[in-house]
Amino acid sequence: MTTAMTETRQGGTGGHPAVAARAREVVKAYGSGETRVVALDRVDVDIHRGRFTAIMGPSGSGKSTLMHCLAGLDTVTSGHIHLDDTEITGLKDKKLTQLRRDKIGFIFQAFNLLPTLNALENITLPMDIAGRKPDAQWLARVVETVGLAGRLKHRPTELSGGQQQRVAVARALASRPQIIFGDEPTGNLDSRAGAEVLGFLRQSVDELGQTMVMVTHDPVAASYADRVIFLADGRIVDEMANPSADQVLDRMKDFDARGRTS
Ligand SMILES: Nc1ncnc2c1ncn2[C@@H]1O[C@H](COP(=O)(O)OP(=O)(O)OP(=O)(O)O)[C@@H](O)[C@H]1O
Repeated sequence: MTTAMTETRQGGTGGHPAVAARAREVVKAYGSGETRVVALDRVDVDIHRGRFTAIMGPSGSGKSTLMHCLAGLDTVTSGHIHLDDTEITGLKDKKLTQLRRDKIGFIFQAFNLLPTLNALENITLPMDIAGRKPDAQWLARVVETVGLAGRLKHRPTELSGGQQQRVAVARALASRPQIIFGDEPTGNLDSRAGAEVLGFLRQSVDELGQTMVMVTHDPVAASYADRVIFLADGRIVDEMANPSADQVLDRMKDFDARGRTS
């Protein structure tokens, strides 16, 4: 069994550990027989509420699979995933879709903005679809935090890549989801724009109390996180608190030098 369950902070009420998402004994296998690939091999992990967690590891180690399983975008072969108090493994499609819509935010490498809508319309689109009214005060704060106040009327083509990703970050934050998952959210950006977006993700954790989980290949991106979880061959093999980019880089070089053992 591989484990990344460190001491969690206690929540404000009832002494519950501040865990936003929890995986227990999660196995994800693709295919069968000789072509069977075990992408996740009995993974246990607690994602801490109000913290920024990065998931790293060599290519093919299971990072995206773990994120997709935690976010209910993919089913598990066995094991259990809880988001907050809700076990999502075994939920019917409709319930799962509803839960994803109401409780989870996503930021992908491709910004996925609609070209015909302006920045503000893109930000509020998921809530419009869900028939929910945005909280005006919160929305103003989010827009302010990601530095888009002067750009709300612009369409995506009138924005830089960094600004487009800031719109995607604001869109994920706007509905105050319990947790936001990012899959290489700065993968398409140059280092300056990437640093800006990572700064906003960091700020949204520090100032808005957001819970953030990010898959990344980039040690500099991981250094913005409070904690890095390292995967190798579908197992959690290490973790690091308050990492520096150099520490993460050294750990990644270790994978290359010593093979994929902890
Ligand atoms: N749909 C699928 N069908 C079969 N095998 C899959 C599928 N998705 C992922 N895999 C396999 O599962 C393993 C983990 O894949 P995953 O994409 O989670 O890795 P990763 O760490 O995110 O990789 P990368 O850094 O290259 O994106 C790999 O061996 C991959 O080939």
